[in-house]
Amino acid sequence: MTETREAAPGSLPIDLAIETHGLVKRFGHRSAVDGIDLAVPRGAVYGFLGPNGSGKTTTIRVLLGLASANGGEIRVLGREMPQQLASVLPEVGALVEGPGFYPFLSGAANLLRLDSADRHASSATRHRRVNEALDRVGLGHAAGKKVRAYSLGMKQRLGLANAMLRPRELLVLDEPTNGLDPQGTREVRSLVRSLAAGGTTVFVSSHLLAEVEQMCTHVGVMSAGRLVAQGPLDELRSAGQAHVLVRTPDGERAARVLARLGLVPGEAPGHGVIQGNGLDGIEPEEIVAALVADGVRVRGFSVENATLEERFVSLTGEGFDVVG
Ligand SMILES: Nc1ncnc2c1ncn2[C@@H]1O[C@H](COP(=O)(O)OP(=O)(O)OP(=O)(O)O)[C@@H](O)[C@H]1O
Repeated sequence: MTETREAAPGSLPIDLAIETHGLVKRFGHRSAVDGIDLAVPRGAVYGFLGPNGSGKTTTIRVLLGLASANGGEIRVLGREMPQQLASVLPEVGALVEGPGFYPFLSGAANLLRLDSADRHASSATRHRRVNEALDRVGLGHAAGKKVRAYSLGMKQRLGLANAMLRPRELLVLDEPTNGLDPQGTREVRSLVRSLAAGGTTVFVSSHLLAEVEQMCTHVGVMSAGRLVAQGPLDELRSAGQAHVLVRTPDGERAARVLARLGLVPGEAPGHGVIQGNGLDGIEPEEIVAALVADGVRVRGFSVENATLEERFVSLTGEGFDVVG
């Protein structure tokens, strides 16, 4: 399942906040990003999911103009990148590798400095916006504390607050929950959801499947520099191949019937249970009828959908960290 700019006939084209075609980034002879076509609809919370080293950070750096691409096209908020970088960046808030904070200044003083370096930011509202951003990320109590006394999680939140100093069309967050404790992680997730509810498109990378499931509407799955799946999370969930489980004392005979119907034997999940994968186009009742017709004593029969995790493992050939 992939999503392209072409919508169904008769419907409007999908309005994309980020769009790439054949994006390539090489380091030496190695492609860290190998020809990816991203399509991030406006208003989505798009989870950019992939194991460590799959190319997420490199893609984000190229999208934001922090590194140059070796090939392909990029449009951010409808404008060509990097040509339109100067007009696009003021509308994009980013958290990538944490901005360089001054350790001997307080969190609030750091944000005031960064905001005053932004020529699009209003100085009249600066103090109010800094305080609001600190409150939103749960750092209001530590606003006056020096950053050198901040924990890693607090620095991460300060980076988020910096990305949110002004209303943005698009937020790009690279692993925003890295270094946060479970409470901080929950807060960031709910913050992302509330930003999206306010109309901001959020592009957020993660190596945690559960995290993406909890906060995202869309997902793109990276594996070794390639985008192996992309689209609404619900579609990806339902695209997993279903399998059947047959509980029977006549295992060999049941396996023969399933094979005859074109199902592929799976690893038996328990004694007396036969698994058949690849249910495409075969109705469950046909399978039961065929089993019974061949004299298989069917004591239990069920159709199981692949979990999202199984789907990802089959797409990437790798396991994912399931919980954060
Ligand atoms: N500056 C660089 N020079 C050489 N190789 C690099 C550079 N930056 C990244 N790479 C390589 O590119 C590949 C993709 O790295 P990248 O950091 O984009 O992955 P990632 O999915 O963001 O993983 P992580 O979550 O660990 O950062 C890796 O093999 C990495 O070693």
